[in-house]
Amino acid sequence: MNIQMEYQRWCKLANRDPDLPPELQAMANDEDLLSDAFYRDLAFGTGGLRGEIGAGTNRMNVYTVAKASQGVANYLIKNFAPNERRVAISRDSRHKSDLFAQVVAEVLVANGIKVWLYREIMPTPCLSFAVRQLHCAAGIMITASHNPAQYNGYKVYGVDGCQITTKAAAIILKEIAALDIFTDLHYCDFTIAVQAGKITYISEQVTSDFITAVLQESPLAPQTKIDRQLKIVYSPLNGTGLHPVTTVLKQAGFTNIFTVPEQRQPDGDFPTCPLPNPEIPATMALGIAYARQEQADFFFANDPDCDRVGIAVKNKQGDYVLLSGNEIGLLLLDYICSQRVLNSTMPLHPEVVKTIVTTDLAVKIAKHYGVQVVSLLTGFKFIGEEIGRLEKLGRVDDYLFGFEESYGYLSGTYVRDKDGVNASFLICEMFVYYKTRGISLLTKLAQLYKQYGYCLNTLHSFEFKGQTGRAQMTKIMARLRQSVTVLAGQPVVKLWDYQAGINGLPPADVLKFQLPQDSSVVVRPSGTEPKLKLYISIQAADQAAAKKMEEDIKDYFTNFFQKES
Ligand SMILES: O=P(O)(O)OC[C@H]1O[C@H](O)[C@H](O)[C@@H](O)[C@@H]1O
Repeated sequence: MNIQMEYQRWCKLANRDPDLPPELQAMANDEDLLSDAFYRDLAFGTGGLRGEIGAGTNRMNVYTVAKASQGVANYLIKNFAPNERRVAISRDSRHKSDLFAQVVAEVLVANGIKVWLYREIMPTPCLSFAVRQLHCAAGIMITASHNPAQYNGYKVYGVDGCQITTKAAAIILKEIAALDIFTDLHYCDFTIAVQAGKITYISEQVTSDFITAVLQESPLAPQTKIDRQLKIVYSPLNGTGLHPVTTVLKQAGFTNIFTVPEQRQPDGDFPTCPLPNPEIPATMALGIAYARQEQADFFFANDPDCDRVGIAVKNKQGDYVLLSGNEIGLLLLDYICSQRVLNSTMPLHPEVVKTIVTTDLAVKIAKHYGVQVVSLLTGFKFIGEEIGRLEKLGRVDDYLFGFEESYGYLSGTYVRDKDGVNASFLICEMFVYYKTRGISLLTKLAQLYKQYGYCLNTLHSFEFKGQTGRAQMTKIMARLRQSVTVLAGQPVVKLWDYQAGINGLPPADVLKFQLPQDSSVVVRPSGTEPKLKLYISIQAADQAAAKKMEEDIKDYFTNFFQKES
């Protein structure tokens, strides 16, 4: 693409959003900015399209959103009969989410596609639910999930309510790539389309059916004694979680939920935290301060589109400890399995699904309960796809639980993506279940480590922004493939290169360095952010030994990345 020519075309034609012309003007004398905004089209990554909001082909704006929607429309026209062409749309609280959702609807309707739109902002899992409930051919969610405030994104769901996976994404991407962003897109008038019944608002009934489905996920026997009056502090981090999460908890009988006031209402600036990601300690700080003030032992938060959950638990010294996504997943896995065994509700051939970068300690816990573990590539869409596979085999009830280290969990099959509402409910229930028995979640975790062996799992991210950053990441991955045989004094027992397609998985740019004693290191470029991700998993005699080895390995890679970039 000729960057200057494309830029000039945008200056002449991009006027559908009044914010665009001044943004284009501002980059006229900034070569780096201009090149980054125009050097490529936004790519479909782990979570669909994701990018900074702004003018340009490599940004999220009304044109890139409309172009993606025209591509989706063309795909639907080729693959579905006219009466099957229905699409559900939702969005989170981010800047321009409302506008982008409207543009998606305008383009789809102009292509003869019926649109179901949530009237209010709604979590990603609710979109997955609506696709299934309303028998749609696809779903579109406007969100950049947990990314910083300047980002937005576009997730595409298939007829099964699962995010489209590699094959469908490639077909849709081809449709999108074939389009000219100004001349090939069709639009209609939003208000007229609503009046004509071509855009219909999704009814309250769909949301209440979702709530009912979530509530059915409790693995507890009805007579189990638990104290639902225990105080819990909650934050939707200025996103979509408030209504569904508090409604579920209220209907489940929880009476003492305190919501962080500053983070209650939707706000695309996410003004109280650096970025709205419950993985980040600074993001959890305000909620923890309220937990301390309110004398609550437990705090949890969702990300803006409410598909993730992070938690903090008070320890014996009165400090609040943040648990990792792996730790929360292990606790939930053990909780669900133990309750299912206790209540004789364990399916005949139970299956747990995780990703290859999620802790292998799950395998040991699952084995204890006779549960099979399936490990897939990063992205909850692959877990959703696995549920679909089980469904086709008539085994959908064998799906017990799916989780990722990146704070995503799902215990049911009523949606096909990670569900922060479902996870919030189960985590709160698990917290009060143990607390009622005098056990804190930290004690429970320590018990699991004692029983199955200690395992330290950490994740480190290294930012590589823009065009240069992408090239640096490619170079680093190539160098890693060639040169690493010893890691911080540890011999690499085996190098798994997922680019070759291991264990029947689709090829992926992922390297796993197998170290002695079941320890391992995985390196991969993120599919959602301009980052290289380093996952370290150390099984050692004790915490101190694991920590030391983890630090050495982290230092090794930090130096390697610096040297090679
Ligand atoms: O590591 P990344 O490619 O950035 O993906 C990190 C996470 O991003 C999103 O939240 C996806 O829904 C997850 O399934 C994925 O694990």
